[in-house]
Amino acid sequence: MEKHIDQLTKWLQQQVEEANVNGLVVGLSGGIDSSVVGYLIKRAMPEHSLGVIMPCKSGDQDQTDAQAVVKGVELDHLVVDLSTQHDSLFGSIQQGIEHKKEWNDQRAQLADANLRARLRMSTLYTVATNYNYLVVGTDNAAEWYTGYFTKYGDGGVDLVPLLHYTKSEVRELAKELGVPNQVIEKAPSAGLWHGQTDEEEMGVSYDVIDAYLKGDKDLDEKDVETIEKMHNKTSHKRALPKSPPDFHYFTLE
Ligand SMILES: Nc1ncnc2c1ncn2[C@@H]1O[C@H](COP(=O)(O)OP(=O)(O)OC[C@H]2O[C@@H]([n+]3cccc(C(=O)O)c3)[C@H](O)[C@@H]2O)[C@@H](O)[C@H]1O
Ligand SMILES: Nc1ncnc2c1ncn2[C@@H]1O[C@H](COP(=O)(O)OP(=O)(O)OP(=O)(O)O)[C@@H](O)[C@H]1O
Ligand SMILES: [Mg+2]
Repeated sequence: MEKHIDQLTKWLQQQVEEANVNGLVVGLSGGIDSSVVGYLIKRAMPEHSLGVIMPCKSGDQDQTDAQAVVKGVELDHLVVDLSTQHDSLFGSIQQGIEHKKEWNDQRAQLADANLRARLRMSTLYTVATNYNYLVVGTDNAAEWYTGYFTKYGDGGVDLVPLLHYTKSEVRELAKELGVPNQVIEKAPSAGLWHGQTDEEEMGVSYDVIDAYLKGDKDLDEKDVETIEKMHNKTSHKRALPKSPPDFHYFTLE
C-alpha cells in the first residue's frame, strides 16, 4: 500500500498544479473514507490542506472521531454546524409543498438526507472558493459502482482519488496511513438518519461488492442482482447531464 499512497500523493499534487489552485479541502465525517482522504491531502499539501467537519443533527461519536483524525494527522480544520440551516430550509420546502397538498411522507426521509449531503457540498465549495482550493471527494470503487452517493451532494466534487479502491483496500490504506483504529473498525454509515448503515440500506455487504468488483464468479445470484440493479439505476450519476440533439439540425420523429 505504500506505493499506492506515494502515487496518490503525487497525483493530488499534480492536480493542484494543473488546476493552478492553492490546495485541497475535504469534508471530514469521522468515517474511514474521508479520514483516508484527510491523511492523503495532508501528505500532498502539508501547508495547504483543510478538513471541514459539518455536523447536521449528527451523533456525537462522529464528531469525536473526526476530531481524532484532525489531531492524528495535524490537519488544519473548520467546524461548520449545519443543523439549524437544514431545519430551516427543509421546513420551508416542506411548507411550500404541503401548501399544494402534495407532500410525500414516504419520500421525506430520503429528501431530508440528500439535502444534508447537498448543504455539505455547498459549504465545501464556499470554503474552496475562499482559499482557492479544490474539493476532494471520498467515493471508493464500491460506492461509485453502485451509485451509493447523493448526486451533486457528496458526489459533487472536483477529484475522486479513491475511485479505484475497494472498501477493503481503503481499510488497508487507512491502516498504512495511521488512521485511528476507532475509525477503521466502525460500521460504514452515511449518517444521514439515526442508525443508518450502508450495508443495511444497500442490502448487500461491502465484502460482497468488493468480491463482485474483483470478478468473483461464485457470488449469490441475489446479491449479484442487487448490485447490478443499483449500478444500472444510477448510471445518470456517473455521467454529464443529458442534452437534446441540436434542433437547428435535427428533428424528433
Ligand atoms: N434516469 C435518470 N436520469 C437523470 N437523472 C435521474 C434519473 N433518475 C433519477 N434522476 C435524478 O437523480 C435523483 C436521485 O439521485 P440522488 O439525489 O442521488 O438520490 P438517491 O440515489 O435516491 O439517494 C441517495 C442514496 O445515496 C446514499 N448516500 C448519500 C450520501 C452519502 C452516502 C454515504 O455513503 O455516505 C450515501 C443515500 O443513503 C441514498 O441511498 C432524482 O431525484 C432525479 O433528480
Ligand atoms: N458530518 C460530516 N462532516 C463533514 N463531512 C461529512 C459529514 N458527513 C458526511 N460527510 C462527507 O460525505 C462523505 C460521504 O460519506 P461516507 O459515509 O460515504 O464516507 P465516510 O463517512 O468517510 O466513510 P464510511 O462510508 O465508512 O462511513 C464523507 O466522506 C464526507 O466527505
Ligand atoms: Mg460515513
